[in-house]
Amino acid sequence: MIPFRKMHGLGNDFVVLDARAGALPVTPARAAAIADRHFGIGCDQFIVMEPPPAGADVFMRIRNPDGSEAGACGNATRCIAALVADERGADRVVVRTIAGDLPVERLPGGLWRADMGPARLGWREVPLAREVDTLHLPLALGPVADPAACSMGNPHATFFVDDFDAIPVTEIGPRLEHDAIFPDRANIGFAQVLAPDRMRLVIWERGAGLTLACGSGACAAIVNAVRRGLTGRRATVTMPGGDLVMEWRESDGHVLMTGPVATAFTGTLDLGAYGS
Ligand SMILES: N[C@@H](CCC[C@H](N)C(=O)O)C(=O)O
Repeated sequence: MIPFRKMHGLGNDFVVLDARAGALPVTPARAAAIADRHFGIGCDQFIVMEPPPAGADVFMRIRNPDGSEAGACGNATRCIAALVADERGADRVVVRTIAGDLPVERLPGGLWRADMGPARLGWREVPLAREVDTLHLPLALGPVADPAACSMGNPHATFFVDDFDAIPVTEIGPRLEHDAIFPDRANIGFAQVLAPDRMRLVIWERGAGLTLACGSGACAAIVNAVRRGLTGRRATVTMPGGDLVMEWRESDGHVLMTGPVATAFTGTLDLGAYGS
């Protein structure tokens, strides 16, 4: 039996395994089976903590419920950073993912601020299937059109809409995620700007579907909103699970994300019960 921890950031929930002391036989199929909400524990992402490479405090591997691996997960970054920082009595740790190093610091009030790194704006970086302006993708479906795209270590497209509540997210989200313009698929955000420092956002996540919050999606939304001249560089992003305070820093183009972390419960699981 292997101990696990169920954590979440604004309801974006994770099963977390600790493989720092020794490798665990976690296959994409097992991760998917454990993430299943009916036949497994259930989660939006399956996270494995691996031994810290030089220059970082932990390596975080991220899998979606469909078994695919992701380069970024903003909400899990805060959760894993908080776990490691609490273990060490530290206020600042560096989380490494396959996409890079993410420094995270403890703030008062149970909040954590993650430096999610630079937004990548080139069409090859997103990636897109062909050379197009990432600020205006030639993509439309139903009531939405003309998204902006960027990468936060994972691919995002943000549609800006006037009537947030009229968007049939679960109907158009999967079709947009799989559009041919996204060779690696994409996380699809629908944002309504309410003020220069405030927006609502809902995300259809690649490999996971509709989630209550998506940290990297909030990063992409502020970046794309600023590029479109819709908000200032600091804004509160309200998602169904709650708020993240976002900043796209002018000095270096890094995106800073501030929000809470939570542990829902801990338990043990039998990996062998979830296939091979
Ligand atoms: N929930 C995450 C993003 C998780 C990965 C995403 N579904 C992908 O495949 O890129 C977040 O908080 O950023």
